[in-house]
Amino acid sequence: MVNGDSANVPRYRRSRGPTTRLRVSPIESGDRAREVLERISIRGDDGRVESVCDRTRSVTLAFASVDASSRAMGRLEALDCGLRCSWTERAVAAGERDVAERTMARRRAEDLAIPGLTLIENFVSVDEERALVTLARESGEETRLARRRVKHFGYAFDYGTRDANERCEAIPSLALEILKRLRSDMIGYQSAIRCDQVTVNEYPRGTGLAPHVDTHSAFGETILSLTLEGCAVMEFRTSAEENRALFLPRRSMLVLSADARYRWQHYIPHRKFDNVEGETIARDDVRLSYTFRERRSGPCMCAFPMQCDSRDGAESKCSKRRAGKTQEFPELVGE
Ligand SMILES: O=C(O)CCC(=O)C(=O)O
Ligand SMILES: [Fe+2]
Repeated sequence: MVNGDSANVPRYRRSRGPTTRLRVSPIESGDRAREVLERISIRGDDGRVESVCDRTRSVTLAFASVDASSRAMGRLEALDCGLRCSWTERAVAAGERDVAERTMARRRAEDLAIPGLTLIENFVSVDEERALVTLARESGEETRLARRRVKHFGYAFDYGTRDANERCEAIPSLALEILKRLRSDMIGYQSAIRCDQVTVNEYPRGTGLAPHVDTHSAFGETILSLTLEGCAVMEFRTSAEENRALFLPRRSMLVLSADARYRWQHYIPHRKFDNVEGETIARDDVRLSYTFRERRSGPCMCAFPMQCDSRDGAESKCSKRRAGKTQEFPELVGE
């Protein structure tokens, strides 16, 4: 969903390619807008219209996905009721122009060509999203980092050593239930997904996450991240030159395994607007994520010894970590 600063009402213009927003015109009255909505509403969560914006002679409908807006457009055209519809995108305002220069985020994980990177859209329903957000707000012990708030379940994550050994409040059963729906055909490999540690991050608009690889020695081969309440762009890099970006819509599940988990750093740039396939998307007021991990019992046997703290030199890497001499999680410096 696209939100703007309330003081700065976003403007939209016709888009050349498909987007999540459909402008329908001519609409003479609010009644007519309601009628349109009823006629093109689609069953299923992603078909739901997320927001409606009335203009004098048109109405703009925001859908959860481009696929849903395309299906709605198809239905409206089939009705042949004299209404025209077109896709719209947020017009870039002065001050946001540099967004276009940023790494363009893709909507499909396959387009990043990073082995082991999977994005499953609409992994949870709107009702489950609401329940998980309430659970995260009402349970667990909160830690305030420089710019975001975190809660841990199962085991507390230690930002000094970057592993998790101390037991804490149990993982909410709803969260574990939801994980069970991950099937091997969704993620391309067979091993069962187990999880005994959950971190909930709450990012206010404009806040991101520093580049890091989740500690090899501390966590297992699959890291999962569920995006709730607001979208974000996650970037992946192996060096300053090799940098790719993926749009994470609400209710999507990101799966990091193989190279995506062990070799590529992931991070969320601190910013309010992202370039998503050429469209400027404003981040929502808050994004809440559940990160699911399994604590590792033996040494890490990954194929990336350069990135692995579980191999040669592990002791010196660990002592640097303990002393806080690390580029990872720099938002903690001084806390
Ligand atoms: O917020 C997210 O989706 C990712 C969080 C993350 O990477 C982490 O906690 O290690
Ligand atoms: Fe991470």
